[in-house]
Amino acid sequence: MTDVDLRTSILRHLTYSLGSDADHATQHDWRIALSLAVRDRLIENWHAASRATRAVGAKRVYYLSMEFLIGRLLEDAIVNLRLEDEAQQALTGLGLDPVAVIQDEPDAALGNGGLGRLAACFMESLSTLGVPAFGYGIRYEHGLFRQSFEEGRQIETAEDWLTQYHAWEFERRDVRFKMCFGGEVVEEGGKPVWHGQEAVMAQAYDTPVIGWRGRWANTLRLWSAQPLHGFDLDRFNRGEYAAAAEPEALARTISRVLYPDDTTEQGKELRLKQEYFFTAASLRDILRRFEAEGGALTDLPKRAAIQLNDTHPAIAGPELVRLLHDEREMPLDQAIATARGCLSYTNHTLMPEALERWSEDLMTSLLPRHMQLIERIDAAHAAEQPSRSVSLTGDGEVRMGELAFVMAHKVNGVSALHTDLMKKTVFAELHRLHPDRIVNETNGVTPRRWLLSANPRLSGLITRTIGEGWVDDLEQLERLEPSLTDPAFLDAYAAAKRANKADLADWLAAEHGVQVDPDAMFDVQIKRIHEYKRQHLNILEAIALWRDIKANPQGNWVPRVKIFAGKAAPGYFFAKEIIRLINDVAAVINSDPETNRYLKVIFLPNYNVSLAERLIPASDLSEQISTAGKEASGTGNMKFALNGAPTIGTLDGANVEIRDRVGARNFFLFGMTADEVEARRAVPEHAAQAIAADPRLSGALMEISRGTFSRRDRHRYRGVVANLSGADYFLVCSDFTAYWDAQRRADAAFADADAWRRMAACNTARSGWFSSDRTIRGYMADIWDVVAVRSGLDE
Ligand SMILES: CCc1ccc([C@H](C)CC(=O)N[C@@H]2O[C@H](CO)[C@@H](O)[C@H](O)[C@H]2O)cc1
Repeated sequence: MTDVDLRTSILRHLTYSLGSDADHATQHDWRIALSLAVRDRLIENWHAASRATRAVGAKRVYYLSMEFLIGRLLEDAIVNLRLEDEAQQALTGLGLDPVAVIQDEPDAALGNGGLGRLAACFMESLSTLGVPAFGYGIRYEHGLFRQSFEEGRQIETAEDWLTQYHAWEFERRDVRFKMCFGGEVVEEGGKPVWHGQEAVMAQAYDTPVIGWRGRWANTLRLWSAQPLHGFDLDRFNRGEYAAAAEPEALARTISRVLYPDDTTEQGKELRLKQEYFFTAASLRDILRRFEAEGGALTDLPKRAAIQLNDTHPAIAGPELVRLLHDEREMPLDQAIATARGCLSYTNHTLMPEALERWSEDLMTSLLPRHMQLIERIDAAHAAEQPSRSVSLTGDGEVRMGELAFVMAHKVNGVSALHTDLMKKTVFAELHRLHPDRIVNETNGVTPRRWLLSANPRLSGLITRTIGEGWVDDLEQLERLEPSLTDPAFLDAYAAAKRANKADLADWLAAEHGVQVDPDAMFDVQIKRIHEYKRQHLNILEAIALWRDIKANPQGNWVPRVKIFAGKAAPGYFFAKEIIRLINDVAAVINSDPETNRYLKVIFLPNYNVSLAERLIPASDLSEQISTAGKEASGTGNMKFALNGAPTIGTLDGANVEIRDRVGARNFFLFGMTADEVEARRAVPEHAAQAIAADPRLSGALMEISRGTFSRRDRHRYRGVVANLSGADYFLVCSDFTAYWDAQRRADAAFADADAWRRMAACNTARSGWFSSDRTIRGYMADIWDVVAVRSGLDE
């Protein structure tokens, strides 16, 4: 550890690292100086961790993911290094506003949603548990687009986090690999040899991932695409300025931007190039490290557990076989077995349109040797399974889910229901052939970021009540159980929530000019916009509630603020219509003097990790209302429960396990189960039937149709209304009445402050199992067969 106090360290970096002086320093300068000062305090443990790993020859986890939705890093490091008080004093002592300094940092938005954020939570838990691990991904120049609204419509603009100095990464000039694409495979000396036609350099950038108490730190290694050859001076001198810069521009395209789709694969060549680029560079790096540390190649599975975060890195199967068989002469069947011994695959969605299928033509033109190896792997699998009816290819496509499954020794789902559905649907045949391969690892979230850091008021109360052990042993929260009948504790619990809500109300007024009553129920739905997540069911209920309040303004209505946030994939037209509808409804309802003291609707722009950290601690009701069978797990649902926001939700994904643990009385359940959904979908006119049976639903739809929210433009939402009253694939109408009734139950519960605070506190006390530490311990035991290592610096 450095020997000077944080204040001195900050001033030193301001002067000597930034060349700035205290009198003229900008907030940005101070934030960077603080970041460097904090960074100094984790480097040694970072190095000690990799030294300790090498010393004991420990098996490492390699987490391959196209996305890491990290958010901000400075506050996470300060909290994990327990420097909050020292940082607070240093900054206030220097006349700075600590909150403003922290918020100066842009989010690292290198992900779309659940999958990317899970990867970030997992990396933090791996470090907290002291498990040697590398995260591998892409250093996108532009993360997930910035969202703004124009007349209620989503507008996307490029995100540019790297236009400013990034204090948390180190360029590793010595870690670069040449990656090839295209070309052909020729027989040389009786062996197939791939000659790539196009090549780029993969350059590594390392970010330390610190764990709780700073005892251990792992590495997130992100690859940046760079040209093989630098600037073309000859061309420049010939005045061909653009052409001179072209090779660089072309190479950098591969790591230029994150694809903003989170459920529909676009089949774009550049996307496959991105997937191969980072996967192949990561496998080269893994083999380089293994061979540097020595050992027989067939022992690689004893030293490397390679996790594929969905099918996006599934090309790892054929690529590892190529590296072992083509480049290291391992017999093909042995290479396949050795690769399978290392690889395991997590499935995060059952949505057919999200399951990647690359055209064989594209695969053959971009990765000709891999297409050959995929056929060899398919043939080898066929040989093992005479009765099989599964093929890795078909209709001219390569099925990446099947490829990942066949090349993995373990495959997991992300909630009990999802894993069960995987066995019954998308992987039914493969499950029959390999009955022990699928396991469940229900998702989790890191309590450091999502409770300790995001909700200091509640964390302080918990620590004062049961001590601090909960931070890295979250199931200790159940020790709060006795306090659930202690009025003093419940008062303090409710006071913490009320203060968080007051802060949010102030921020909403200051940043968005919206006035809300902090005593109203804050009813929050924040996640990507998608039909299966049913944000349109939520806004339909809001319209019906508004109509009821207008019909009976003297009724004893429970004041409610409905808060929405979330991005739609730019090409997802229907999702964008939902966003526009919610904004249009908000405009009318919020300016309605008869009702706006009882109901407000707010759609906050540019949802990201930092906004989630601001909203979740100030939420009362957690909206988890997806069509049952569609949400693989959800992780926001866990964050809300931990922060004392009971769930209104369906029996979908991890909602099922949340309800089991917090108790049915502390969960507002509604709607069809996954089986009932299948049955209902088969009923002709199921939507029309539901509409006819519920006047509130038909009334709400009629309100939209007659243009109430679109300045009398009756056509604006004709598509939305037609879909809902027609196909309604996600059964919004059929679940509406049950949803309405559940919302009224929530109103009744919220009106009874004592009952509500006990329900909220129950959710916190009984959600400890949803820590990503518990999830990682599951992967360690069921899939990776790895153990934690002590760095010796952590005593
Ligand atoms: C090819 C385009 C694409 C990109 C991302 C994805 C992800 C798998 C979508 C995703 O984020 N899935 C979410 O993963 C979370 C973590 O396991 C789950 O909690 C969510 O239920 C699931 O929707 C699918 C398709």
